[in-house]
Amino acid sequence: MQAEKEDEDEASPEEYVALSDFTGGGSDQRSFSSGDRLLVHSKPSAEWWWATLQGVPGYVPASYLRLVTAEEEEEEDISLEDPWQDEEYFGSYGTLRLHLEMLSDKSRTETYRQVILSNSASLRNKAVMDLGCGTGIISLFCAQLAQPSVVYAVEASSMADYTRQLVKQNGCEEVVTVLQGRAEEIELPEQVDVLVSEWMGNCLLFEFMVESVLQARDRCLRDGGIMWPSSAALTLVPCQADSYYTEKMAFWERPYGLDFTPLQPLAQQEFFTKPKFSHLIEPEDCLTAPCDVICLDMYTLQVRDLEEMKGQFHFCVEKSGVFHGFTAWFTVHFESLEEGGAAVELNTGPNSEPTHWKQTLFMLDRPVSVYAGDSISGSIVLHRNPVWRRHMTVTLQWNINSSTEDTDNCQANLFMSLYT
Ligand SMILES: NC(=[NH2+])NCCC[C@H]1O[C@@H](n2cnc3c(N)ncnc32)[C@H](O)[C@@H]1O
Repeated sequence: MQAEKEDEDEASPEEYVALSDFTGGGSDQRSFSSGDRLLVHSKPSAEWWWATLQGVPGYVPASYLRLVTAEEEEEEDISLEDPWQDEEYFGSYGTLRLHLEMLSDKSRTETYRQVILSNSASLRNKAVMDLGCGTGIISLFCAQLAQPSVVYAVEASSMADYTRQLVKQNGCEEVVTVLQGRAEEIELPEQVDVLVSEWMGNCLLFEFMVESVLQARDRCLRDGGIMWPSSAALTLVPCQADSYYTEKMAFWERPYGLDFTPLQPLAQQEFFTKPKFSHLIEPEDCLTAPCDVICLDMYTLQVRDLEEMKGQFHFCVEKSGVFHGFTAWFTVHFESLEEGGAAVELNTGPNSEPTHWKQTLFMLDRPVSVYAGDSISGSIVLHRNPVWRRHMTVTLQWNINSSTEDTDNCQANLFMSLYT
């Protein structure tokens, strides 16, 4: 949600340099080009700052900017850290915490097991690549439940050393070959028939591991080979989030009999200007039927498509309630290796078994009452961060067309731009 412009603070503005182009989405945003020098006057939120470029003011995304240090002033050389933050990223996967979380997610892990099991006959003598194998669980399922000719288990983090031990420990070293390295750089001895990976992040795309999968598809998958998942969809629904709203906003009304409401603008900034990951929405919180707003075909999707993905939506309010925000989740499908065979689905939405991804909640600045018969229509744009390549901005714009209000078209042109 756009941070409200605050009074210019007295401190003199700081000079920042733009690390990439930015095209403003809302009228109060300031576009700029890579290398531009901006003066930052205030920082109303961590994500959006108030700045001027050549004297023209507007909101700018903080993550696109870097403070100009005295040395850089001289060197005129703005060096970029690793835009993929790989050290931190693969470092986190070198420990057990995340692998334990993923392996403990029965819905996720059993789905991949089901995919292997239901395709075991067709996997006979096939070459498989398990991209980002982690502890190797999918590769071990392949070796245990089917008879592929080989499984190349590719893992960039230091976990690969342990994965080799697990493969040996479970008597699968004849079939499974663990290769440590980034999938984009690994040279496989042969093209594979099946590329399987568990690459999905929050809001489907966060981490952008999907880019690695697409590059591996183009380098390592033979023509006619199978992608697992074969397709993916991001789903959205307008929802109530009363307990979260109460916890973060209503709380300030009467804590211990005192009036703390002057803190509510701060609460809105701090809690409602970025998505809430690992939110668990109840089916009854949905105000309308959900809608798949972005659909990805893993055979045709191109890396360049990931820069900006757009979706439209039109929700019909089925029951009156309070519209606190939007909730997003994803579904992936695994097509059968057999002609006409049934696909396997992993749905991370509120009507399925909860997963470690749970759902993602985007809160409005302030809740809006909606009534049966109203409609909420608009668009969502996932804009990949041009600097930090594992991050994206989610921009939601919508109108509420109310059938009950006296004005036949109460517009609430709202704009929410949130960084994941
Ligand atoms: N579903 C997710 N969001 N993350 C779950 C899979 C992540 C696993 O893939 C590994 N991994 C991620 N990217 C790569 C890559 N390009 N090459 C090799 N391993 C990778 C990473 O080290 C971790 O073990």
